[in-house]
Amino acid sequence: MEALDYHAEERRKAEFDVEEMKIVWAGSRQAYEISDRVARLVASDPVFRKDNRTMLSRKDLFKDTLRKAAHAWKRIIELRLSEEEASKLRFFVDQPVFTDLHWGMFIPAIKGQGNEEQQQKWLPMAYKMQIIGCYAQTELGHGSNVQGLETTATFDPETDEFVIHSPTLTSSKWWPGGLGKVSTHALIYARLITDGQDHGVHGFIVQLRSLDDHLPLPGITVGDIGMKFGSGAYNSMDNGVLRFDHVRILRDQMLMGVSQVTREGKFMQSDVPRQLVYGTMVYVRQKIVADASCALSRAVCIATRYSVVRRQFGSHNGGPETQVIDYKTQQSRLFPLLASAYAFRFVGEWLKWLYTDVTQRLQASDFSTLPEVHACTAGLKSVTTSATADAIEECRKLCGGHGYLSSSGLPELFAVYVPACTYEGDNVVLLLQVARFLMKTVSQLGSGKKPVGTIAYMGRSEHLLQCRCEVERAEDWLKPNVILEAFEARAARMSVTCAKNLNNFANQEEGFAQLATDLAEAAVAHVQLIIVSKFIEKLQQDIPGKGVKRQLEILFNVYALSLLHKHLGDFVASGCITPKQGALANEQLRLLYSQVHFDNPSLLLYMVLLLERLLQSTSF
Ligand SMILES: CCCCCCCCCC/C=C\C/C=C/C(=O)SCCNC(=O)CCNC(=O)[C@H](O)C(C)(C)COP(=O)(O)OP(=O)(O)OC[C@H]1O[C@@H](n2cnc3c(N)ncnc32)[C@H](O)[C@@H]1OP(=O)(O)O
Ligand SMILES: Cc1cc2nc3c(=O)[nH]c(=O)nc-3n(C[C@H](O)[C@H](O)[C@H](O)COP(=O)(O)OP(=O)(O)OC[C@H]3O[C@@H](n4cnc5c(N)ncnc54)[C@H](O)[C@@H]3O)c2cc1C
Repeated sequence: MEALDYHAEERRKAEFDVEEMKIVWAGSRQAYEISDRVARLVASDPVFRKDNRTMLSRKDLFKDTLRKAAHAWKRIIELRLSEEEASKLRFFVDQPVFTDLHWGMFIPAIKGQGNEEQQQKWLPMAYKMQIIGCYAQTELGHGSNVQGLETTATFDPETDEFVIHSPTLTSSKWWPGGLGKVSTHALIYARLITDGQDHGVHGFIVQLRSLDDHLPLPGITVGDIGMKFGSGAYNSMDNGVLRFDHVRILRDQMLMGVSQVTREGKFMQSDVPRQLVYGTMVYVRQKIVADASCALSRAVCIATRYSVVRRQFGSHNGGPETQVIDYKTQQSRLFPLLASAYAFRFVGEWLKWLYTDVTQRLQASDFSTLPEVHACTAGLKSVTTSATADAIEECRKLCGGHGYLSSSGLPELFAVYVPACTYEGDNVVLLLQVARFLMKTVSQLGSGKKPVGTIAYMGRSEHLLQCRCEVERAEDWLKPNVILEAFEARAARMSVTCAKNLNNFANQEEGFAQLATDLAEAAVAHVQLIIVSKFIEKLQQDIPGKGVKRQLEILFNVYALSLLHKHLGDFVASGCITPKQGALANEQLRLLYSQVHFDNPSLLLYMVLLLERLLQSTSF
């Protein structure tokens, strides 16, 4: 059979309305149409070609990136693209670039932490890209420990200026994207010192390079930190190093939305939580969660198409060999990843809503949901990026030897994606933040304070700590309320056990250090519960299209039961389910795999592209 026939055969098996499924994936018909239109725009424009980038030298790759960034900007202006369209353009151009940091961190930081006057002064220039900014927080010595940053911003009352200085080698800013070559300005994080007193880390806008000749300004040492993991990949970004030698900036270049320094040098803390200084990270973590499903879906799409076309073993009487997609082992490795892509998509949509909600609350001086939003963004960023990075590597293996070729797209996807486990907060460090939030919640359970939102289930902990799962047959595992209760019981029990064990230590900090692994696992259980519960909420919505809801229900069950299988130790050890019930879940999972269908509209096109890319990549 030809590739085209396999294609037709698999399409025939798709028992759902593919067009409607695309709309569910995009979030709305309008979002789907925008995505489709922008995808075509990018695919038909030769400037945006990306088939050669793993073969370019770093210098040529960087030039190519600048060309694409300039061209993208030109198209955004010419076509008057909306913010949503421009963001889709970035997604389809698919090459890390300094503008990600300019639009994604520099501007949001000024919006979130600058006062009205500062926003009026800086944002118009930034929107027109008359200045280009980066987000310079991390230093050579400290990334995770933000309170440990060493760069100083000392107020000089005589001149009404701050003196920005890098006192040690380890205080050198290290990593900021866009800093190495492009940025004219940086949002730097430094210790604020007034009258000899240290007020902790705050944000300051500093000009780095001349707007006339782009040379570094006096007192500034700046450069690129060098090649990173993989060919092509993240090397399109100019991650940089930056040192200050007593650089003077005006007092109003300290972002004054959270705290202020007066003309007299008096430090004043507004009545907003100081954690708002970390607000840009919360914003970007939420974006990263939304992006995880995109990266994952790309990998899963490649591996699925390959698995349909690839045949290996099992030929009888000269007939065709078995499609590798039909092997149960291939299905048990691939389908949970497909299901995860949908799960991350839906939780990403919800997180976007949560972020919008907290932004509105903050504007009305309601800070009550901030700790929960921090825990959700940190936890979901950690769990979705770790799972996605692992999944891309699994997809590479699912494609056998071909997955290792650059032309499969998977090596570069992995190399570009994997730092997401580190940037915007190391994933383990972020899980420990979630654990702190959970321990605080458990400690307040008897206080009369009712847990709400994603921790509402803790309010039912009396029931969840002793409930018994009622599954007797494999099909009982198809009931969403049975799955939900098992995940709630596991999360509640793991948190409560950690909280009890913390009491065995002389002080909380020592307990946290010793129990960090258990705490991180409890955090994962809590975050997986959030993802499962948001998938269930999605399924409770009206979902049109023949067979679409049914297919999503199957994917939900695959997602939840494959997690249950993977973490069976947690579920059984905490007494939420019996080993027998665990075995029944696995039996149900096996049955579900044969119900997963997929559409494969451009399989032939894919094969042709693969061949073209193979020819190019071998012409060195
Ligand atoms: C065209 C548009 C494009 C858009 C694209 C966007 C995508 C762009 C992607 C670009 C790719 C890469 C860019 C990468 C950028 C970076 O990496 S920037 C640097 C990121 N760095 C980090 O994430 C550092 C991680 N560390 C931290 O966040 C904190 O230091 C840490 C949370 C670990 C702090 O720990 P502590 O020292 O214990 O905390 P402390 O500072 O004392 O705070 C205590 C208190 O505050 C709570 N807290 C902490 N963080 C937050 C927060 N963000 N929001 C709210 N509350 C927070 C914490 O839980 C404590 O609470 P408690 O109640 O007192 O326990
Ligand atoms: C591609 C890329 C782009 C980046 N872009 C930017 C940018 O634009 N701007 C910017 O400011 N920064 C940027 N960064 C820096 C990034 O934010 C930091 O690297 C990240 O926050 C991790 O900090 P670290 O490097 O200090 O890791 P470390 O904290 O040194 O981590 C090393 C190890 O220690 C562990 N660890 C650390 N603390 C603890 C703890 N308390 N408990 C248990 N384990 C712990 C970690 O889990 C990890 O395994 C970027 C980084 C990368 C890789």
